[in-house]
Amino acid sequence: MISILDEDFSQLNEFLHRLQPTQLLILVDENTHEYCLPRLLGNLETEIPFEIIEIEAGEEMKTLETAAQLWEILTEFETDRKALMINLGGGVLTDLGGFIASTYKRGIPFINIPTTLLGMCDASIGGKTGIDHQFLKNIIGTFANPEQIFVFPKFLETLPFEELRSGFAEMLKHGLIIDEKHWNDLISIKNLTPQSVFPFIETSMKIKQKVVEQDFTEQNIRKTLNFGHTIGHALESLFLLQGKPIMHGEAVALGMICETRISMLHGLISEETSNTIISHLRQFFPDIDTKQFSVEEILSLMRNDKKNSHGTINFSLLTGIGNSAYNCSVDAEHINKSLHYYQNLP
Ligand SMILES: NC(=O)c1ccc[n+]([C@@H]2O[C@H](COP(=O)([O-])OP(=O)(O)OC[C@H]3O[C@@H](n4cnc5c(N)ncnc54)[C@H](O)[C@@H]3O)[C@@H](O)[C@H]2O)c1
Ligand SMILES: O=C(O)C(=O)C[C@@H](O)[C@H](O)[C@H](O)COP(=O)(O)O
Ligand SMILES: [Zn+2]
Repeated sequence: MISILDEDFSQLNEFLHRLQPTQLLILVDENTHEYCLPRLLGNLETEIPFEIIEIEAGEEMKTLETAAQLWEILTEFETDRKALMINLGGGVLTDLGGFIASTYKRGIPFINIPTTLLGMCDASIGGKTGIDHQFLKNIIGTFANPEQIFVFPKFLETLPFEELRSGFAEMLKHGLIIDEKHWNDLISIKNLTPQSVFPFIETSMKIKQKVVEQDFTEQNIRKTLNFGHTIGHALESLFLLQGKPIMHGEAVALGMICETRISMLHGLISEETSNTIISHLRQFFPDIDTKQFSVEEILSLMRNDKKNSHGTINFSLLTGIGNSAYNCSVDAEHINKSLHYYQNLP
């Protein structure tokens, strides 16, 4: 269940009162500790003992090393199965925290309180938890739903613009794959701010929730939520490997441009539609220099994409604005062409 709330923490307090966990484990990163935790603690009305666990911020923390440290901390706290983990942060935090909670003692309950736009519209919903390994994105993980998701859009007030834009990429993706009106609403935004995006958060959350309800373990339609991610994840991994991470949403925007072009190369959309989509995406997202990576390097990461089967690289592609298909096998030539196209955009 998802609740979108203003400054009203009563639903969260009532939830804690009902659940009566033995202990609260509040997972934060350095930024959500500073910007979000005071608001949460200032509004919590509970006698339940709590511990605050802080990690450094960033994708580099979504690793087995951090996971091992967190499992160790829980054993030091003698955390039992009736404790509740509260993930207060963006997608890195909720992916990692959900993974820890779903594996520690074979699973303890957790809730997500997303504090980034990306977290609110995407990462906190749908139960994909995980960590990166050998620079492969989310390669180890579980499907595990939080008990509840509490969304306080006011947390966006302290979010840097680039992070807001990163979350906006996933919202645009929701429009492109499923809902033309949502796409049109989003591209009409002239000045991206928490206020301008606020009216559209709920639609994005609902789109994601509806897809996930139909296909929790990603056997079919959920794959459409991965549009932009086959190429996006490969490049995100390569930048991470270089020690120069790019934001997930930036990588997805780049991936969506290439994969829109592939949709056209496959005859699924017209060149005109492809150009329209790409020019809107480029209006929001600056181009990223990918010339430093060889196609072979990119392809080798894509060969580990979770949507693949029987040795083929499977993409989710667009069949129109607001329509998509999954399990589209794409060969190296088309992937290469799309990357070349991106690298040579005027
Ligand atoms: N599980 C899923 O379904 C899913 C969906 C999309 C993305 N993801 C994952 O989510 C991650 C990206 O998430 P993200 O973009 O939220 O990154 P993030 O969690 O790293 O947050 C981005 C930055 O914003 C800071 N921050 C968070 N809230 C803040 C606030 N209110 N004010 C100021 N600073 C704040 C963080 O400390 C961090 O530095 C990636 O690892 C991606 O793979 C998962
Ligand atoms: O929830 C999903 O399903 C998605 O694909 C949403 C994506 O935005 C998200 O980045 C997800 O973590 C990607 O999953 P992965 O299975 O490709 O690692
Ligand atoms: Zn994503």
